[in-house]
Amino acid sequence: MPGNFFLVGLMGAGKTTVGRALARATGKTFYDSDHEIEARTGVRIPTIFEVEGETGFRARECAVIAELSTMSDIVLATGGGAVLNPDNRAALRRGGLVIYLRASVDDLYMRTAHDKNRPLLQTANPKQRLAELFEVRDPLYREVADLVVDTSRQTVQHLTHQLLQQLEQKAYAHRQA
Ligand SMILES: Nc1ncnc2c1ncn2[C@@H]1O[C@H](COP(=O)(O)OP(=O)(O)OP(=O)(O)O)[C@@H](O)[C@H]1O
Ligand SMILES: O=C(O)C1=C[C@@H](O)[C@@H](O)[C@H](O)C1
Ligand SMILES: [Mg+2]
Repeated sequence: MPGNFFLVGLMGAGKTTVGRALARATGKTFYDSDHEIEARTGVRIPTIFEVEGETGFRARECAVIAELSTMSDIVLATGGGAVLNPDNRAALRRGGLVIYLRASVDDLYMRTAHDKNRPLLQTANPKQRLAELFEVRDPLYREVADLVVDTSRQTVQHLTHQLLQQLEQKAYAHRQA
């Protein structure tokens, strides 16, 4: 299958995990905008938030997405907040097929509860925060997505298999059109 696949969704949706598996299965190169920012700055994301604030992090994220979205034959796991910026949404829509990995707030909470590397969830009530983020962002993920995949109660292996089938169907329909 030619082209780029861009994964969007909230923290814990599985963008990094499923993205890696999808890249392996399709032979595409895997990128993760969060990892790219960490590699370029040499520090972890919480440190960027501490030193430059969320605004500084978002500027770095925008630059990385502008660059990666013009590459060829990649799978890109985007940061959970990338869709907040209209320039990022336009770049993703322009550069490839966008897949929204959707999960319930309960599942997102379970998958992120053990991890201290997400500054926006370092609050007294991270589940409430996830619910608020879901409210604001779900419409944006839907706006930008070509494909919406429900990840609740599904293994990474099953999700990858299902995604591959749907992507092949889409590619086939496109060839027939
Ligand atoms: N479908 C799934 N079922 C169960 N656990 C999952 C599933 N998808 C991901 N996970 C687990 O949830 C955790 C978070 O996944 P991952 O880091 O891939 O999310 P993410 O969408 O990249 O989040 P972020 O936006 O914060 O980078 C990981 O421990 C991963 O193994
Ligand atoms: O949802 C968000 O806004 C974020 C998600 C992570 O992927 C990181 O990009 C960062 O922690 C911010
Ligand atoms: Mg990730």
